[in-house]
Amino acid sequence: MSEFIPGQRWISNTESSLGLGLVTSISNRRVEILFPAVGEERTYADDNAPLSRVIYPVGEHVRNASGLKLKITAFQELNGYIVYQAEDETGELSVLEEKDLDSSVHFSKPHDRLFAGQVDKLSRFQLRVETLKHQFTHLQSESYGLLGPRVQLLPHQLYIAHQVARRYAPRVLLADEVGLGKTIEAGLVLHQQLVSGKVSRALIVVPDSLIHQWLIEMLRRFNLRFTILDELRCEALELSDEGVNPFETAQLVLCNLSFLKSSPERLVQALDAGWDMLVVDEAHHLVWSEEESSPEYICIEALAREVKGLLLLTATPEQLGVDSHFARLRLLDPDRYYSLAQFRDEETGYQPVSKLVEQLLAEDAREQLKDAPEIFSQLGSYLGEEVAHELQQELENDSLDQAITDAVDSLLDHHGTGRVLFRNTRDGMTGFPQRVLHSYPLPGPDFYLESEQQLLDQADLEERLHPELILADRWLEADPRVEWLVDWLKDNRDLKALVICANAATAKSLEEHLRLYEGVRSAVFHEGMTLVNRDRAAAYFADEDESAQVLICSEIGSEGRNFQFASDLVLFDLPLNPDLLEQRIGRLDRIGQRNDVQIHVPHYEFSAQAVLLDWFHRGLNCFERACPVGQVLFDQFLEELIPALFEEFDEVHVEELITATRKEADRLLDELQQGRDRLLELNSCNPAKADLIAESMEVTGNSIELSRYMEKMFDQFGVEQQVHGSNSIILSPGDHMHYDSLPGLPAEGMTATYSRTLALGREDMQFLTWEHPLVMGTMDIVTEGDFGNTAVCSIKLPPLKPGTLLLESIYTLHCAAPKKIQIQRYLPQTLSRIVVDTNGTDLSAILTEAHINNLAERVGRRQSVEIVKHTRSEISSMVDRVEAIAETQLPAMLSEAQQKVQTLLGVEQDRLKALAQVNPNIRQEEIDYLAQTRSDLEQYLESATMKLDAVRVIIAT
Ligand SMILES: Nc1ncnc2c1ncn2[C@@H]1O[C@H](COP(=O)(O)OP(=O)(O)OP(=O)(O)O)[C@@H](O)[C@H]1O
Repeated sequence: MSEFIPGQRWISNTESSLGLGLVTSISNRRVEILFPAVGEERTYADDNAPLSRVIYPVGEHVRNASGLKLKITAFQELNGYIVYQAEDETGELSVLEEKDLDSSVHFSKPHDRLFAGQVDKLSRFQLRVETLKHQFTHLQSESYGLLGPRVQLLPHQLYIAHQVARRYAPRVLLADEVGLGKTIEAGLVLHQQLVSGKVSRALIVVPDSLIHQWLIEMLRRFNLRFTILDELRCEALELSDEGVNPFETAQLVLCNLSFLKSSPERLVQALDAGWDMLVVDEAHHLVWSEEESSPEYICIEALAREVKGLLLLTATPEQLGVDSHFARLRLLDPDRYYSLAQFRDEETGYQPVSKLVEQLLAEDAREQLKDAPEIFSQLGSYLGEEVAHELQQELENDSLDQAITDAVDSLLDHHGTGRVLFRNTRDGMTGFPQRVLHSYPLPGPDFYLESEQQLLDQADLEERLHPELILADRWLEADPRVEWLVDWLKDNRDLKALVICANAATAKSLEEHLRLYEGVRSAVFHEGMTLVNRDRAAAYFADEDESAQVLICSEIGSEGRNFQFASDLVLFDLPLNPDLLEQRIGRLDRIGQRNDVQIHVPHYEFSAQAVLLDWFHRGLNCFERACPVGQVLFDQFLEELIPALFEEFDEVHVEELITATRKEADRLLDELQQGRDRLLELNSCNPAKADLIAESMEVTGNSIELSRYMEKMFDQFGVEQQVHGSNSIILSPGDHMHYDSLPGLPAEGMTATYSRTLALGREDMQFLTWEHPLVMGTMDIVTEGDFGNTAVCSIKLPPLKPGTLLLESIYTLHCAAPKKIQIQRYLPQTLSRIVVDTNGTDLSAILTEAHINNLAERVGRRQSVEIVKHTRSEISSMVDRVEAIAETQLPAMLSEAQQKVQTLLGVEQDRLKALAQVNPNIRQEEIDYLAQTRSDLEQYLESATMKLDAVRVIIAT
């Protein structure tokens, strides 16, 4: 290393962003360097400072401290200090001392860095190239944006996420049956849209009781950190920053619907905050009729008009009738769903399409098609004569199966409802546990039946279904369900039970009784409690060690919450509405439930509860299976059901009602299966495609490849890595970290795993995937900065004479475009590698990357700098040569990119246009967006250039 002299200019090898350093003092074997461009100072030991001397050669263009552009014409060294002679643009000569050079230079081009003596380690160069390749593969993969979440790869969810996430500003209703993972589906879509830059601001609106569950689910599973806004938090924000719109203080906001609904000013602020995506959970609360909209509906309708992307979640889309179902679809696309009457008509029109699809999917489709040629004419009426004719041509060919699959896809596309509505049911899936009903008829309290008979006679429906209301203060002693529950809990101490009853007061006093008088470990969960206390109760119930045996919930606990770690559900009373019953059962019958769900219903014999239980069980069969037509049957039979709940137990009447209900249920289920629901089911998950997506995720998500790669990255970045368990590691910032902090790596370190299986069970561990912030962040540091973009190595390769100089260059197709347009998806191959010798001969094909990597030997830093210094002019001409070669590659690469745009977008655009003619679910906005994106992409591509990303000087020995 040269000696330091005050005034000399040096550059840091590890922190080149500091710009040009100026030696300010040397004392006690230490050198002080000021970096004027950033106003920072560094002190180094003078014998091993990570610095390179900067001396500009004649001909170089520089700037002086006042920014004047000058060209070096000569220089002189005075005791180690350089004085340049320079010429300005008018040709006037002046003296430029090196201390007066512009300090804000940044040697961004790899060869500039190389000439400034900044030679990186060989391993860094290799890692840079590897990183570019990984980034490229990941960006182009089908599963981009879906890999990172800590979720099981469940085909029905992946399919929906894949279908929806690729769209521009998706607006859909996610209506899977209770507990099949709508939250997860919404999270997957959101995560994909955020990662790809299509969305940067999102608002989630949920019922009060689900705020924390969403907060935690988004953080633990998706690494998405939401900010909860409520009145208190908004006021605090406004206090600290007057005039601020609290909704603009965070990118990801979670709030509850009642908060927005009850405050017009807050709603206005939310409307003004410019969201890209709105997610509304439990959307069946948004009640609407042609005559009147509920305040909740009005609130979400206003937001839905403002925000481009909209995900509505409900397990029971038709709980409040067809009108309300229509109302939610109307939120998604008001132009499409403008007439309720027309919507009703459409609903009946799905049957013939569904029948046709069924025939095509039948195992003996070939025979059916041969025997019933009218199928072709039907197909022709839906998809056009040409398609029908083509299928007919295939009848004798092996390719018939594929042609049928294509025809079914087109039918679903053209005439299904799937673009806006997704619904998966348990019936369409395997592996779900059974639900088993245990009914406990109990003799009613004596005075309830006899001495105070008039109490019962006067009781309204509410009281009949919740007899504790009739018993009033005496209920805990008198109600046989209480005694039954106490006994059951005592007999089954090793079981956890979730008890649901309708009223908060009942839940409260029942829990108090169990805890204080019966010594049962219990917790309560009702709407009168604060959110924190509700979460605390749920956590006490969930705890593996010191936990409550029983959690008593009012109806509020029956929505959205996850209690699948328990398998016993006690329905202390029954809700009148079968969809509410399904919500209750869905707390346990959810993904993740490992055992059969045991549903216990204690009730008074010969009472309204007994009749309702019987009607639900034998009429609707909705305890042991989810009943998709429950709501319709409820509407249809309500008028007969209510008197049956009032009359003295009239067995004949009840039996008739149950028989009629059963008959109608069978008919409706059959109809649904042949009509819209069958189409919906097919639309909501195409198992073959879903499996392909899952497979692609297995391949791109390869954890062995990632862990090997990250091991090298951690090494280079100075992150310490210790083995923790067989599949987990502890990562912590090391003493020699090259950056003060790395994204996604907390100062105190973290435990992490690459294994999805382990990550699912151990939420305390970070799940490292190609989409984890630490992985993506460090990759960005590498590719966006100059990490490893220069190297010098030697190789021994007999045909090459010792001393032969080669230059290996890495080019990327560079195209500046906004992230959301995802231009990388269309670029053909982002890496081009060109190797030349000093004669300019292109040796890229002979000296492959693997070849050089195998033979490459490290050259020490000092020697590397010397080599570069002495061969600067040869390297310069080789750089000119590779630039010229790269230039010739540009047109072919561009045309490949343009072709890809045409294939991916052009085809999709044509498809949507054709679809829009027959399927009104296609929004014009989507077609316009595709056209706009396509023309934007073509325009950006025109300005694409080949960018020299890294160079490696190779010297033969
Ligand atoms: N892919 C998955 N991997 C791991 N856990 C999952 C997955 N999908 C769903 N779960 C778990 O299953 C449970 C049900 O999922 P979720 O809450 O998303 O269902 P839902 O359809 O929204 O239910 P509800 O209708 O009750 O609102 C949750 O505990 C969730 O964490």
